Amino acid sequence: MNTEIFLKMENIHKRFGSVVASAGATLEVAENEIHALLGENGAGKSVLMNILCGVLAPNEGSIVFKGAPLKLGSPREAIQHRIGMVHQHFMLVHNLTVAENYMLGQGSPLRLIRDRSELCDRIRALSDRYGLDVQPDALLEDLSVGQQQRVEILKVLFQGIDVLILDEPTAVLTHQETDRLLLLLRDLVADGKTVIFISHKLDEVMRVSDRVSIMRDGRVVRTVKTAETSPRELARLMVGRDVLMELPREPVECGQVVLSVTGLSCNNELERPAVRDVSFEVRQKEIVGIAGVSGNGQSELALALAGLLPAKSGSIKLNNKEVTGMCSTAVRRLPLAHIPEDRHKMGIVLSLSLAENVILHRYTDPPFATRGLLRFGAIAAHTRELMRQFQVKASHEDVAIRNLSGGNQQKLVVARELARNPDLLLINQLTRGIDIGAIEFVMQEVLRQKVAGRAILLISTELEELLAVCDRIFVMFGGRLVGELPPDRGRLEELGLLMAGNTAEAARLAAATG
Ligand SMILES: Nc1ncnc2c1ncn2[C@@H]1O[C@H](COP(=O)(O)OP(=O)(O)OP(=O)(O)O)[C@@H](O)[C@H]1O
Repeated sequence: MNTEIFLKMENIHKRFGSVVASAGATLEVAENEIHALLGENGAGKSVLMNILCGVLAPNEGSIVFKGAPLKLGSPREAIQHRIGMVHQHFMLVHNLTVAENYMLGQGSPLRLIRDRSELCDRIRALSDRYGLDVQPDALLEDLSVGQQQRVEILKVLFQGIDVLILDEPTAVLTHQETDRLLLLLRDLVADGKTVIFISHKLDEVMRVSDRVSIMRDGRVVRTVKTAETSPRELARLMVGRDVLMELPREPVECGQVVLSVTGLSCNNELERPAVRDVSFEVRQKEIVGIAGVSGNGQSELALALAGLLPAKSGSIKLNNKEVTGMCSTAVRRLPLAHIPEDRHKMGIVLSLSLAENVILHRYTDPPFATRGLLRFGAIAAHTRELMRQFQVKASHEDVAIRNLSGGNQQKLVVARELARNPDLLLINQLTRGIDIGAIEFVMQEVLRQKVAGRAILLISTELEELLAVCDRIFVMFGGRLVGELPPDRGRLEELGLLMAGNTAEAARLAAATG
């Protein structure tokens, strides 16, 4: 019997100043398995994996790989040992082609790969082997997020790895792209590779992994076989209590119209039509959802409503007042809060502290400023209160927000925007990157905001999120609103057909089921 340890990280400690990210984590991964890593935001998953791929050096602890001690000084050394990682934020250069990206960091590309066409042939061959559909001459900036991810995965495979680590790979993928990725992970394992992936999505973990390790407070607290566990047990192991999968909702009477959108059309950044003749209303005490596969105009709709993308035609009214054409600074003064889809591009400034990010749009408002002077005490107290309520894990309100885990950054953005007490809450992807316990809390908060009288527009690619809180759900396809449904699980099939643009079949199904 071969008793050689394949991969073991033992008693790993990692500190950043006073912050303990790894507190003696021990993780054992078997050869040729898909091993999922779960845990609350800030539990230390990314840090542990960054140690395994040579990005971070541990303060203490050891790694054994294929029976021998492994000491890594850089990601390049990890690749030499056949361990590679695909990070949450891709490390690709957008204005280069796929092949050019693959040449980067390979030393002298001309010497390594003398013939460019040979490189392209090798990329094509590997892409065909795994059905990845990666074209070596494609420009990165022309590719969808899902395609870019396949380029990134292929790049790591191209370097000849045995262990592939993925950090929340499905967070930004459509459902179809997710299905495709999960199949790919299985193919890789069939081909002799070992996969470790970080996820917050329990259904995916249950579908694809062989074993699951759960991290809490910088340690691995349990490793279980997927076939012997359940989503409920995993949630409990992660959060330390039962998580409500269904939220209690009381019926509430809607009030006046807060947001009224009529015949709105706008182009995307490339000046192509993205939102086409969209009309809808959102009332006080109402949560209206917009479902759809990403890339169907939802992002542009959110940007137009936030004053960040000009309308080509149509009108947007807030509290019966025309706001179409207002600049983003003027829109920001309106009673409107915005949780953007991409927190790094729009929600936060990574180099600023938590406190500075909290007052980003309000630094001239009382109580944060009086007579042009910032009131640091009031700012710090407000930030600490938000951190307490939303359990944002950070050592201090003065640390740069870039040092927070992804989920904790998102929680701070959600906390900041909800605290503005707006008339309209515009949310695009509420729960992206946050753990299941925090999702429950954030969704309950949104429901509380509704009962308190807010009008809420919730754009999401997560149907479960929409079904849990919305009063009505519109489906967006090809820039248009193609249907409106109640949040009824019995009509999931119809919802799916509309999301795929199959309106005729959806209408037939609706008629057949009465
Ligand atoms: N460069 C850094 N400087 C200071 N603290 C850091 C740094 N990187 C990570 N941390 C801290 O280490 C802890 C663990 O972070 P990590 O990113 O591993 O969490 P995670 O489990 O991946 O969370 P999430 O699910 O939110 O992505 C967090 O408290 C985070 O703030």
